[in-house]
Amino acid sequence: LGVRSSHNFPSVWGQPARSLSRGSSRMMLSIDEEIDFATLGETGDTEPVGVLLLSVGAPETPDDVEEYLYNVFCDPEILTLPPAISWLFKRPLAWFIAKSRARDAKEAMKSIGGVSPQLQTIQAQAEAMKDALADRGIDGRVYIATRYWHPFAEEAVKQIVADGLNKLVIVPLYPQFSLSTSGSALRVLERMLYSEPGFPAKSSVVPAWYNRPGYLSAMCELIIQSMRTLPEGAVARAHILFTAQGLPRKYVDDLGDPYEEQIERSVALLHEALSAQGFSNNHSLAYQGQFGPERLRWIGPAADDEIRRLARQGVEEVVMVPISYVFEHMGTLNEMDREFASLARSCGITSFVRVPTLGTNPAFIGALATVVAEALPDLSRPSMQQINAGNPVSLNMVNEYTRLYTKDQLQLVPQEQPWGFTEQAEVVNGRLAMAAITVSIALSADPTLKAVVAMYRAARGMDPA
Ligand SMILES: C=CC1=C(C)c2cc3[nH]c(cc4nc(cc5[nH]c(cc1n2)c(C)c5CCC(=O)O)C(CCC(=O)O)=C4C)c(C)c3C=C
Ligand SMILES: [Fe+2]
Repeated sequence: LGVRSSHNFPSVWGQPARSLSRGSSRMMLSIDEEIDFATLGETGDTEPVGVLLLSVGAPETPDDVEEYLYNVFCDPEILTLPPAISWLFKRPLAWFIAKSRARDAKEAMKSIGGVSPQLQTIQAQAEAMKDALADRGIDGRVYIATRYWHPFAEEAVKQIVADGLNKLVIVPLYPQFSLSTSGSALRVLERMLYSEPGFPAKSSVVPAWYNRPGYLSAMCELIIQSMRTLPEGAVARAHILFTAQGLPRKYVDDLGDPYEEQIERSVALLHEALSAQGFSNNHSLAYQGQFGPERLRWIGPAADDEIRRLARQGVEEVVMVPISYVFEHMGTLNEMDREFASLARSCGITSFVRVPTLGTNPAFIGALATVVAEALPDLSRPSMQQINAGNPVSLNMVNEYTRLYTKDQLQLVPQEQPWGFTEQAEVVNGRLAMAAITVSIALSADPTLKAVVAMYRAARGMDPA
């Protein structure tokens, strides 16, 4: 990279961010620390670097909703069935849930104007990232992959391979890691690492970046801007309600998903940063987006319950801060701006302000570009492909790889085929249904067939009935 650049983060803390962390702080940087980009990459290396931004994606129009939801519920990270029945029931069940949820989701989408802004924002973020990387002396080629809609990972990786890139940094667009979002998308990419010839030989992932100074200071700036829209006397009284996407508790309890802990750390870091700026308001954390009959078995409290609780306590001004999203989508535009805003009004909360998501905020995009720059030294580690090619590695590396790449994870899972939505799939499903009906009618009516079945069953020692 060979470029020396000092990046000045706006100082929102009087102390290094490191001391704000509750647990391991290996990833944290002091806000006052000067980043020396020359030591981050390989000096003199002008090779282009691929940057792959990951997100779950969104249906673009209401017509896409059913197929999108089908893709969501086909994801084993979202809907997990016992392996013995999964192969038979997974797709019909995903299809059934998608069908039954589609009406509400379509309505929600229509209520925000019939289009999701998500992909457009991510495209703008990718463009801005390219420039921010260039500012850091990195020739970055930025790609987008979304888990449940176009562009799928397969499309992005095909393009990366076609562009002949040798280096790739993967950055999920979720500040906090969850198995259900970043984890699911990374699993798909991991399979492609082994199955896709030409997958960049050197790749690295930044699973979470909620604690990066640039991200935190950009969030602080947005929160403070929103607070200042309140009537002057109300600013100090306002309650800051941090909200994050909800998660069924079993992810945390049974699978060790670090999401809840990272969300709590994010809130602690943001509160510290805001306090350092003179905004030490009362605050709390709640989760949104729960659905299904098991609402109580999600991490909590639920945002709507929290709004009611605040109102009962006499809180009149609420500033709601979405901390798990960096782009507007249905959860912000519909659930927060419509449902929560109207609930707050009906409970007697007089001022309800929702902080916008970061989008292409320059400080935030700069922070993401720094995340990429910091990942570059990791790219010099040997990849699995190099190990497979017989190159020597350190013992430490062996331990790491054997821990991360178990036999189970190497299993290749074919891409889901649509079930029940495309024209072709409808034809296949229709034919299968017709065949099933024909066979059952034939079996109950045709004496020849009945005799054949009886003979077959007798030959196999089965009950002739
Ligand atoms: C059990 C199901 C789900 C879990 C767990 C989950 C976690 C999770 N999701 C996001 C962010 C987004 N999810 C989005 C859509 C979406 N997610 C689920 C289910 C789970 N998500 C469904 C069924 C859907 C479809 C839409 C809906 O019915 O709500 C989206 C896109 C929304 C849009 O723009 O339209 C985002 C973004 C996070 C961060 C997360 C982690 C805990
Ligand atoms: Fe989701």
